[in-house]
Amino acid sequence: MSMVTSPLSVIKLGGSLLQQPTRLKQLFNELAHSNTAPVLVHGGGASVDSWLSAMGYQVEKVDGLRVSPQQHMSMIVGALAGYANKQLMGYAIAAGLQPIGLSLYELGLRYQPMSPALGQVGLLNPRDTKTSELAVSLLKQHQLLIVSCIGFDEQGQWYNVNADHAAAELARLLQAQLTLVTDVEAVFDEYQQPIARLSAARLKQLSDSGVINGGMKVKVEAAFDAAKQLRRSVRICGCACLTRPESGTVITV
Ligand SMILES: Nc1ncnc2c1ncn2[C@@H]1O[C@H](COP(=O)(O)OP(=O)(O)O)[C@@H](O)[C@H]1O
Ligand SMILES: CC(=O)N[C@@H](CCC(=O)OP(=O)(O)O)C(=O)O
Repeated sequence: MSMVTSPLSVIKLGGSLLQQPTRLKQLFNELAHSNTAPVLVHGGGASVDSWLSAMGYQVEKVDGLRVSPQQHMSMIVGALAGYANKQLMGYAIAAGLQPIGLSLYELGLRYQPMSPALGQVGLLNPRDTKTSELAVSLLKQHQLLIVSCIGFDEQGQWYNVNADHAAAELARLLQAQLTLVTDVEAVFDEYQQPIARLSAARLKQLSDSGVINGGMKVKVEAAFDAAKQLRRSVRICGCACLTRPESGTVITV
């Protein structure tokens, strides 16, 4: 089945959603009936945690980013590009869709090490300014792309890319609308109340005081960068925002 999308949209699915079969079924059923073909970029951090722990490896994060030594990469790649990607394809197929499962490489993105201390964590190559012809052609055909956050460089080295960074970078290259779907309904303030609209000044205040932390800090910063570069708002929300587009937190610059 092919679908029509307008305007182009990148939706990032957080790893916690992968452990919620009912929500995933609902999400792909809605997609199948919606005549839209967003690019889905997914994480899978929770699966990586459990795979690494099962192998007896220590899970270590710095500012929300996983320290990814080469000896952990088989687990990381297996959990993200294998298990999580194929699990999502399964839900899409069951909903009557014909997804194409990809890594960031096929879309034309190239990565380099972010810092020696983080091992194989990937940073987008700054010279990377356009998507591949394959991506353009698949998007023109309105194919449903399900993209894991594993990237490569031109030497064939693999990288663990934070999925919020990957989605933001892809949205920027495609000039697409960006939605970051996660396991909370919105970004919360110091009173645990959802924030409808988040400014850069308020983000700094809430980050400095630790109210926004860990994975959410990475997400909000990626959303701000994307909003700045795309000159359009970015939404952080729970699953509900796929049917209630006004829910969640809007990031504008
Ligand atoms: N201010 C905040 N508002 C909402 N969630 C927050 C906040 N600060 C930290 N978090 C945490 O961030 C988590 C979402 O980030 P993360 O686990 O990385 O999500 P994902 O897997 O969707 O990328 C929430 O489940 C919550 O525990
Ligand atoms: C470098 C880095 O931190 N990579 C992430 C990639 C997966 C991810 O981002 O998953 P979520 O969307 O579920 O958080 C990780 O290994 O957890």
